[in-house]
Amino acid sequence: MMKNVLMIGIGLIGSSIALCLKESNEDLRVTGFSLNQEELEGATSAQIIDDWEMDLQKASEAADVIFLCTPVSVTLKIMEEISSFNLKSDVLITDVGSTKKEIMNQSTLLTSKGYQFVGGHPMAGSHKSGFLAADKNLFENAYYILVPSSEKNKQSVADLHVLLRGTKAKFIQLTANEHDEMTGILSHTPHIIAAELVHQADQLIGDFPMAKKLAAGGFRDITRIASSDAKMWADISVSNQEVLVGELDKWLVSLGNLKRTIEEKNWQKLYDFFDLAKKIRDDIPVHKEGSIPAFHDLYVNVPDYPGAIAEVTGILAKEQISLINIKIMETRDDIFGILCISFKNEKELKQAQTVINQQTAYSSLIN
Ligand SMILES: NC(=O)C1=CN([C@@H]2O[C@H](COP(=O)(O)OP(=O)(O)OC[C@H]3O[C@@H](n4cnc5c(N)ncnc54)[C@H](O)[C@@H]3O)[C@@H](O)[C@H]2O)C=CC1
Ligand SMILES: O=C(O)C(=O)Cc1ccc(O)cc1
Repeated sequence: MMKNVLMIGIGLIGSSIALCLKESNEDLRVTGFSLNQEELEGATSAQIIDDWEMDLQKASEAADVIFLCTPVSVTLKIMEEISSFNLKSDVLITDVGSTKKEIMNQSTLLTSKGYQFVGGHPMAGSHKSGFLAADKNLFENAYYILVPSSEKNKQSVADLHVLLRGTKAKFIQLTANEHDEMTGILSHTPHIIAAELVHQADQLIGDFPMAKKLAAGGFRDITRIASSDAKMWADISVSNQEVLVGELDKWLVSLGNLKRTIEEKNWQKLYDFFDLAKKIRDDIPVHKEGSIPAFHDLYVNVPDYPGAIAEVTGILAKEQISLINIKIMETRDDIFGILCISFKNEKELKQAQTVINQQTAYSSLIN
């Protein structure tokens, strides 16, 4: 029987989930809802959604499954709004928000009316937003956290696993508290630090305009996520306030200690600090399958960019290895350069390195 899925918010995550749903479920119709008609029309032409609706009540009451894929503060408001509608009695409602405590508290508005709610958070994404960045492979091998609202909604959790199997994600269950504590430290704090680092660099660029050119690979790596959507991150910071305030307090203390160690020029202590960080980091599987969103990057040394890009992409296309991104690492002007090519999994990364080794004279490195 045809299932009506309502996708509230059709940005990066809503659109990517819509593509995954359509990939693995027949007899499913995805309707998009947002406040932006141009976006809804665009996503329909791109065949991400089947149709769209700007009347939230009408769309919600026709839905068998509702995905809330808006910024967290909007999701909280919409949960309240739809709780007053006459939804189908067996409707399953879920969300994708990056925080879970506030969302699960709000979900009592829905569960008290007898509706099923399961909190969700696909732990993959990017600094991009909007349906143009939609990618049906976005969640492959990533963890997809589900937070049941009660013991009673085991069946809904099982239904979501089936519905979302096209994501190829790994489903795990956590409580809202566990979720917010862990993502606060591993995802939210890094975004705050990245943004702060960019602010500090901006002051430096004011004093030394040359600094922009000198921003090296390390700066670029650690600040990529500072290009993320500001509304989304302001919402997350407010929503996970308690954990983040505690985390920033710890930072203030540890940065104070670090500052003193540098003031003292305590080489050994600094060595131990960097050495321990390296050991811990090398042991975290951020580049291995099943980690927090990983980009599988191959660095190819090339003598000139334009020719090499065409040659490398030509070889990969011929071998049917799909790349998800290619970027030029700025090194010394036109003398010698590095292409950073990203693949969606380790297998394709290794295949790519093998064919590039066999069919070109370029050396490459997996990092
Ligand atoms: N971007 C990422 O990497 C990840 C994001 N998330 C979570 O997913 C949710 C969505 O994020 P993205 O897809 O990245 O955002 P996005 O900015 O790409 O899309 C947001 C969508 O919500 C719609 N929207 C905004 N305000 C609205 C309103 N008042 N009423 C109706 N629709 C409204 C927009 O039109 C757009 O369709 C957020 O809660 C975020 O925390 C979760 C995992 C990863
Ligand atoms: O771009 C990145 O590396 C991210 O950190 C993506 C991301 C953003 C928000 C989430 O809740 C989960 C993943």
